[in-house]
Amino acid sequence: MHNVVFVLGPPGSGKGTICAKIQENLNYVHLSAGDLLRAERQREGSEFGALIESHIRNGSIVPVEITCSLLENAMKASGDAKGFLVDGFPRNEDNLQGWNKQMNGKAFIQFVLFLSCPVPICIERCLNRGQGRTDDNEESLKKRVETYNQQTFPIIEHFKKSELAREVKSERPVDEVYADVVNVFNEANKQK
Ligand SMILES: Nc1ncnc2c1ncn2[C@@H]1O[C@H](COP(=O)(O)OP(=O)(O)OP(=O)(O)O)[C@@H](O)[C@H]1O
Ligand SMILES: Nc1ccn([C@H]2C[C@H](O)[C@@H](COP(=O)(O)O)O2)c(=O)n1
Ligand SMILES: [Mg+2]
Repeated sequence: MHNVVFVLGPPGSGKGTICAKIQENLNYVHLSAGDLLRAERQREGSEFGALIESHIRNGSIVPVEITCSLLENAMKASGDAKGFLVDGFPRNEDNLQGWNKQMNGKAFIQFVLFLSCPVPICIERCLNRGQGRTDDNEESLKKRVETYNQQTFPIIEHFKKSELAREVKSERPVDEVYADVVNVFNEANKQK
């Protein structure tokens, strides 16, 4: 059974940054759904490359069968770990239902880390990220934020209702955000 922490928040809220630090220090493996989709888009011979690129540019969500299989394969390929940080997933109802169907009995959701941050700050961060992402431009960001508000936030609300969500405000220096996130992980692992 895979131990999983979902990591959600608006684009640019710092999910990747915080997950990298958790992976380095707490023996969780970081799996970013966006990174896996970008790698699949680049993979020679992939039948999904064009479809993925179109969703990424439009800020819309790739069908779950593709994303969940990439996540499951990456989990299977990983060695021993305390758990997996599943970053940027589930992003909508289709993602959530597809995960429940495909991962039923194979994964345990430990909790959901919600990095909350005001959207204007998130947009500024993405525009200054400097990684050459095809979706870090004003037009794509507008759509990504719309998708976040309309489709992802309701999923976070769903996890809040089931008391799985742990919110950390990420409009602060990385070290402060990270210190609070570590406390969340320590609390969760104490209860196990
Ligand atoms: N707490 C912070 N304060 C200032 N800058 C930050 C903070 N956290 C992350 N950043 C910077 O903001 C940018 C976006 O961060 P990151 O890539 O971690 O966000 P993300 O949530 O993974 O975004 P996306 O959903 O678009 O993948 C990066 O340039 C990162 O260095
Ligand atoms: N569950 C997911 C995660 C990501 N995508 C696509 C659409 C996103 O805008 C893009 C980038 O994701 P990020 O790196 O910002 O987390 O990847 C998706 O369709 N489904
Ligand atoms: Mg990211």
